[in-house]
Amino acid sequence: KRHKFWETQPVGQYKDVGDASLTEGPIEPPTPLSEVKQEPYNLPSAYEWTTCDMDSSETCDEVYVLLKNNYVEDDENMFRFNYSKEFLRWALRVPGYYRSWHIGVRAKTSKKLVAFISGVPARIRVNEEVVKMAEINFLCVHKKLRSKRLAPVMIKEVTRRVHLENIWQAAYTAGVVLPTPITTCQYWHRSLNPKKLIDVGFSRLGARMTMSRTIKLYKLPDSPVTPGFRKMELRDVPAVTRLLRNYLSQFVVAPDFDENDVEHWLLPNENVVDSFLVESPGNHEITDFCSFYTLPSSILGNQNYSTLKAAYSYYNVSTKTPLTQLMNDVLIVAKQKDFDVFNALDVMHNESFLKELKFGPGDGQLHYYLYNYRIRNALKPSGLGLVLL
Ligand SMILES: COc1cccc(CC(=N)NC(=O)c2cccnc2OC2CCNCC2)c1
Repeated sequence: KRHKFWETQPVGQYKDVGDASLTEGPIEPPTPLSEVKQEPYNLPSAYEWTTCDMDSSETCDEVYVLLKNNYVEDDENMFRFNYSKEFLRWALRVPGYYRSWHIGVRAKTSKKLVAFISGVPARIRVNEEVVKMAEINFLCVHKKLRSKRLAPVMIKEVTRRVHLENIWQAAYTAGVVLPTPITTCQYWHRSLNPKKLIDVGFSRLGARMTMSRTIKLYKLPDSPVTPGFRKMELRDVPAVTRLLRNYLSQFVVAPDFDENDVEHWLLPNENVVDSFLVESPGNHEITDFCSFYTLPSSILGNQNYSTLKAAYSYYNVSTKTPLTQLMNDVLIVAKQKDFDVFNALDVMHNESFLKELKFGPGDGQLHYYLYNYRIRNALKPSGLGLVLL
């Protein structure tokens, strides 16, 4: 499929794949700040740019409602992501964020928010290079304004505003194939509430399986089995940062988290992110860590249920407890917290526990992209240490 817009951008092009002469690093050099376009790109005349101040509960609510009604759906249009307001505030007001990167589009007459795109700053390591990047997310155009070519101009506008802050690279994911993924991940689901998942059509009853047999298959203990397994607390930030930095150093692409980042991204935040660790009962050493974020989905067109409560695997580190046992404890806690399903990508070492813990493969793929940065060797999902929201 031709990518009219993406063929004009500094991203890996299909023709470059396998060209050993191309080195790893930026595709284009930075532009002198004086040469960066100072004024916003032009929108169709009926629309205007707006900066979404997520501190404002009113604006945060507008972004929430736009995404709730118009953001990503699964391939069969049965579910739509329903990020909560507190999740959006967490995802957008990150250490060192720029409010100008929270970009909305309003209809001039009604002032209705009809589109959104966001960027947040992140330090991402690619092999040995730590690169300042923008993580781009939540690109959403109202269903009624699709194919008005708004997305390309919104991508150019967020790129312009990122350039104004002297940042020249970005990271993003998509369910669609664009030029050119750095890797392509499979997603997997572990049923926690199989009856509801089958009722809403997320899962199907297995062949020769009864409902009661299925419920029994996915049953979990009432509480975690690992001694010293507990919720993360503020006092654990230094130790978790050390543990996580060391663990992530083995992957080709991974965030370069410092204590400030760990405090924001991994400290428990109710209904947003949950994190646990294993503290050795003897010497109080923190040997393992696990976390998941909360991303419900609206269930489109089901009489009995309106929301699918889903947990998404985030960052997990095992140095003493076997990863499979650690992740089983995470499933136990997620079930305790009434999640219906636990989702994971086949990134990092996740593949080692997926089958044993009864995850089933999802019906789609998630592609990861870098903007204006070429990676020398193709990456397997197991080489990726970056989880985006
Ligand atoms: C169950 O409700 C859904 C509602 C909308 C889309 C999908 C399928 C899908 N596209 N899933 C994922 O992208 C996915 C599956 C497993 C883990 N992380 C994921 O995506 C994350 C990361 C990228 N941004 C969205 C959330 C499912």
